[in-house]
Amino acid sequence: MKKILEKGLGIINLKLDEKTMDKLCVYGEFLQKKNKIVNLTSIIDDEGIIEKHFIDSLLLQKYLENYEGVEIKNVIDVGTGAGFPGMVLAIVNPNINFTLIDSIGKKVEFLKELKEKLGIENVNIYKTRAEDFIKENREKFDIGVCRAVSELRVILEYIIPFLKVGGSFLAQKVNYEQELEEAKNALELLNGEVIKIDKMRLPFNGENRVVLNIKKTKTTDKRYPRRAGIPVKRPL
Ligand SMILES: C[S@@+](CC[C@H](N)C(=O)[O-])C[C@H]1O[C@@H](n2cnc3c(N)ncnc32)[C@H](O)[C@@H]1O
Repeated sequence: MKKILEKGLGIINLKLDEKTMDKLCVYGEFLQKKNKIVNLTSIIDDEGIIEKHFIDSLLLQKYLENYEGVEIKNVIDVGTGAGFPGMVLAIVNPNINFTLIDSIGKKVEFLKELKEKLGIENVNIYKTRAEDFIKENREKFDIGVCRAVSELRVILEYIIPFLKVGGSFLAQKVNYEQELEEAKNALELLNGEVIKIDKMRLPFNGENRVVLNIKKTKTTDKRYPRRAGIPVKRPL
C-alpha cells in the first residue's frame, strides 16, 4: 500500500513524512479488515483506497496549508462516512482540530476505533445529523467539507450555518455546472459566495475532480438548516 501511496502523492506533488504515510497505511488496512464484517465502503482494493479515498481527500490539503494567510483552527466534515475527507486530513494536519459527523452508527464506531488505534488527538467524532448538531455548533468552524453526501444546494444548507463569517466550504464535486446553477437560490439565502473553482485530476485514472471554494459572507439566518430530512426533501 505504501508504494502506491508514495507514487500517488508524487503525482499530485504532495510531500508527507514517513510516519504520516505509515498511519495512512494502517488506516487503509484497518478499513479493509473491518469492511469484511461491516459494510463501510464499496472501494476496498489497495489502489482504490489510495486514489479514490486518500488522494481524493488530500486534494484539499493545499487549501488547509495556505488559506489566504489566515490560520485555520477548526474544520467540520459532515457525512464523513469512513472518514473521507475529514479523517485523512486530520492525520495529515495534527495542528488543526477536526469534527467529523455522520448519521450512521457503524461508521462512527469504526472511526472511533481508528482514532484510538492511531492515537489521533485532534479529532472529535459524533453520531448525529447536521440538522441536529447545528444547535450547539452554529458558526464555530473556519472550514467545512462534505464529500459525496448530496447535491450542492442540499449540502450548502448543511455546511454554511456551521461556518464563521469569512469561513469557507470546500465542496468536492465531479461535475458541478448544473448543481451550481441549481444552487443559486441556496447561496443567496445562506449568504455563500463562490470565490474560486479549481479543476484537478486523480493521479492514476485521470478522473476529473473540482473543488468549489464557497465563502460565507454574512451570518446565516437561524432558520437554516431546516429540521432533519427537509433539506433533502425540499432543497432550497
Ligand atoms: C455516500 S456516503 C459518503 C461518505 C464519505 N464522505 C465519502 O466520501 O466516502 C454519505 C454519508 O453521509 C451521511 N449523511 C447523509 N446525510 C447526513 C446528514 N444530514 N447528517 C450527517 N450525515 C449525513 C450518511 O450517513 C453517509 O454515511
